[in-house]
Amino acid sequence: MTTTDIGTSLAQVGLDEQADLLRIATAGSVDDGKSTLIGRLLFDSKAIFEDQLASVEATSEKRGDEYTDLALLTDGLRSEREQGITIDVAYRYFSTPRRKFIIADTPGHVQYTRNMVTGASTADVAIILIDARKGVLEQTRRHSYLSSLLGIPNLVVCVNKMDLVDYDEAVFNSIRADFDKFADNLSVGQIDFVPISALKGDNVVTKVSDIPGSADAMPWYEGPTMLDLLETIRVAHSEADGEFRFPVQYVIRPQRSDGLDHRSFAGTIAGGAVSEGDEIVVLPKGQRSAVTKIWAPGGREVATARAGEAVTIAIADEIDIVRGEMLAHADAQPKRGTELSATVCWFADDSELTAGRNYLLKQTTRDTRSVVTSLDYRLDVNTLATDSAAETLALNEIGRVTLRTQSPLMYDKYGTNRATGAFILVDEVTGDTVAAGMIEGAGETESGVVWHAGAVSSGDRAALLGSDGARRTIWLTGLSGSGKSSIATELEKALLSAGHNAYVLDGDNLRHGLNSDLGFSEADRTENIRRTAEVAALLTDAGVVAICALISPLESQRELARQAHDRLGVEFTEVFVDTPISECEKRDPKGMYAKARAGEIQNFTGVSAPYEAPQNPDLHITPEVGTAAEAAERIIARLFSDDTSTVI
Ligand SMILES: Nc1ncnc2c1ncn2[C@@H]1O[C@H](COP(=O)(O)OS(=O)(=O)O)[C@@H](OP(=O)(O)O)[C@H]1O
Ligand SMILES: Nc1ncnc2c1ncn2[C@@H]1O[C@H](COP(=O)(O)OP(=O)(O)O)[C@@H](O)[C@H]1O
Repeated sequence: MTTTDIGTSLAQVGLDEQADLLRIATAGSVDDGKSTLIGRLLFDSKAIFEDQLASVEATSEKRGDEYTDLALLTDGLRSEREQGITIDVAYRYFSTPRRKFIIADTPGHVQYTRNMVTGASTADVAIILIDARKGVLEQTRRHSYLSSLLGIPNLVVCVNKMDLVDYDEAVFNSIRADFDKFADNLSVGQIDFVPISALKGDNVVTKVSDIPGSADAMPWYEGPTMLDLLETIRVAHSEADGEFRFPVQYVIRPQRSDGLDHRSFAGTIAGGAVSEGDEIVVLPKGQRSAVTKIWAPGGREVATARAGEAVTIAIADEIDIVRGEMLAHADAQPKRGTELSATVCWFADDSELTAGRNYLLKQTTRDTRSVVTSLDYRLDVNTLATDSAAETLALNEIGRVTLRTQSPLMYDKYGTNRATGAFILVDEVTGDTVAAGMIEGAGETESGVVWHAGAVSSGDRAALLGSDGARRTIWLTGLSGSGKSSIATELEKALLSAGHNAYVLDGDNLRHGLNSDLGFSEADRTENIRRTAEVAALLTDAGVVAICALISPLESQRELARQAHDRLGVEFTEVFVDTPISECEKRDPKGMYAKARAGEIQNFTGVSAPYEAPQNPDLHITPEVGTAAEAAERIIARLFSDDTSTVI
């Protein structure tokens, strides 16, 4: 069942999804009485529908049970009854006058860890169930570790079946002490303990002192019932309290009477809040604007909207924004990058995670190709021990990996924001979801792959080779036919004549070798640009002026190229060859525009694929510049002078 389904179901039972809603994950083994506990919660809080109760009571009478077997209310899946285990994630929702609840009844068995990761990943509270006769088991630790790993802020530890240990306070205290021993490794906000009997209802909804037959059973416990706790727990929604994050789900382009399309952007706020007038930044482009309008579902205009709300946002400037991009407050942006360190749980039962494999990565509304560059360790969720020798992750196993993505992600650490800090990996061939991941941070600093400084530092090399402004990459971007290659050639000639070692990296040429495996999809172009930028940065660091001539159509791709240079501490000069498409089509030396117009070439930049003109290039070559040689001459003159103007 998806979140949307839950939302629909809530509406069916008159629950407003956005009201004070507490998401609960129940984890515990089949025998701990989990299903009975949920049945008791639903039954005692009067959330059971009459028809369901009648059939359950009839079944219990038929079996001669002393108490109605409330587990039957929640073991809805036939196979649960047959196997006596919870196989999938069953969602139950109920409300009391004080709060609304969704319970994700997640599996207890280790072979269904992936279901727990799925069902519990948005929970506010995890109910950890312990059979008073058995005490803390390995699965108790596993459920608690997983709840902590999933960032669930609150744990309610229910010591169940107290009636079977004569409500012995010493048993309860011993179990609590055992739990506290390993709880130090948990990163949860609050842990509460409640002694209960789900079968008899003691302390679930009704205080044990108010239950006939148990009234004086636990005089030593004066704490709240489980329901009291669930109704009053203050959930630290890190997302709601965090920074504004708005992954764009889709772009709305209503035609106005003036024929202009004033776009607005729809999605669900993944963090923080946004108000009309807020200054925002469009990521990863980096362009800024301001929020002009916010509409709630149904078209109601609102001044402010918060995490979890589905809204449509309009901004002041006409910026080309597409699905998968993100709006954030300009002064509180998410991290951006292509190297991630993440904890993943492997879901596939017919394959294993191995380093070097490519996967489609889906994070918020963004999809990008990715590769697992290393499996850093496998985690034992029963003990939290790590195995750094592990080379694979099999079904339900959890480990720490380093990933590289083709397009930059805008993310937060999972512990900061479970929406922007989470992703799934999808098999590119089958389309199956093979893993769920939680971002821990930027990869290069945590993946164990460290940069080995050479014998000569970059600065020393500059001194040795002389760095009179030439040690930089000159990155020429522009439409096909704009003149990039011609200018690059002239630049190389002029720099070499002036005694500077220079080398052209031309997109066309590199596609015959280094990038021969790449096409012209956005992901492939991003990879093309990433690889070329990494090579250019190394060349420049070695003292060669790298002159790159690639269309590099998107701001985010050019940002990726700049980041590769920033990381090495070498100069990156973005030169926008601003030749209008009309002129490029007139030139059309390879006849590609004509073919693109005729539909013989797909995804052709400027015709059937976007080109985002640089907003703030370091140098802007206008059409008036004249020949390629003149352009090259002016670029060099500008780079070797103190003149900081950008237009040439
Ligand atoms: N679909 C499509 N779109 C754009 N260009 C195409 C395409 N198919 C082939 N070509 C030829 O490939 C050259 C662009 O390669 P680049 O590596 O510079 O492009 S990119 O930076 O990866 O977008 C470009 O060469 P230049 O004209 O020198 O720019 C094109 O002639
Ligand atoms: N400044 C210019 N004025 C007129 N034509 C030019 C100029 N620069 C390049 N050209 C011509 O335009 C065509 C495309 O140039 P090229 O450098 O290959 O562009 P790109 O590398 O951007 O595709 C070539 O035929 C080239 O001779």
